[in-house]
Amino acid sequence: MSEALLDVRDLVVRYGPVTAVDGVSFSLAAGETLALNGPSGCGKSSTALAVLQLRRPEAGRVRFEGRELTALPERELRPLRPRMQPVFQDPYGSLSPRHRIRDAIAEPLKVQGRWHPTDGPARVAELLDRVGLDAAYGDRLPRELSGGQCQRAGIARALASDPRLLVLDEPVSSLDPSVRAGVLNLLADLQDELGLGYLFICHDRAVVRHFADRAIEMREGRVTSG
Ligand SMILES: Nc1ncnc2c1ncn2[C@@H]1O[C@H](COP(=O)(O)OP(=O)(O)OP(=O)(O)O)[C@@H](O)[C@H]1O
Repeated sequence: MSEALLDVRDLVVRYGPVTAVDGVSFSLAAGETLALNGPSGCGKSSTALAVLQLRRPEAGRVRFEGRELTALPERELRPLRPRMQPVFQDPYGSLSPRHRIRDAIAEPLKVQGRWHPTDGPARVAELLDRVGLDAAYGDRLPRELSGGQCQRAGIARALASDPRLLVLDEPVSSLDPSVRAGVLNLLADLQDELGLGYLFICHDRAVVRHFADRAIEMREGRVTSG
């Protein structure tokens, strides 16, 4: 069997006296969607932050593409970070309000030293097209986009890093029900095209059933089923 894209073992996240994640384990293959389901406060977002190493867990292992992330100092983690990208619930919150959409998408390319003035703008246009946004949206500021368009722009920015894993934390929960399906279909198409793994955090069981290959249920920091 080929190695999992992501393997999480016995993860523990504490905030002072509060144990938010209490020994969570799961694994995820490339091209697979694993949902983390459960009530508010059960530790889904804390698990996501620890997977992304945006918060270092108190205990446990996070193995990604064969590397043990929890053992790595920040300096060695930095080149791996682009390969695991978050998409958060609030589409406006993940884009700077003062930067035009094309600059927000170009930024990771520039930061990672992959920006070339000759083909960089075409790469941004291609990413906009890939998420179903007309190139003209590149000139706009986030507030000039609808919630669904803004979430698409956030996904384009995440894709600019050529990730293998997207950590989707309630990516459609703040969107109008009429645009949710469009964003979920886009994510499904991107997964088919690019073979991305999705850790999909969602409290809505109907959405989980429709969208995820597998689901695990959390309660009070622990996995209760799945
Ligand atoms: N920065 C923090 N400081 C202190 N406690 C926190 C912090 N973040 C989360 N918690 C606590 O950790 C527990 C798990 O929270 P977490 O946000 O991971 O759950 P969740 O399942 O994602 O909830 P929601 O669906 O409401 O986002 C909760 O008791 C929460 O109050």
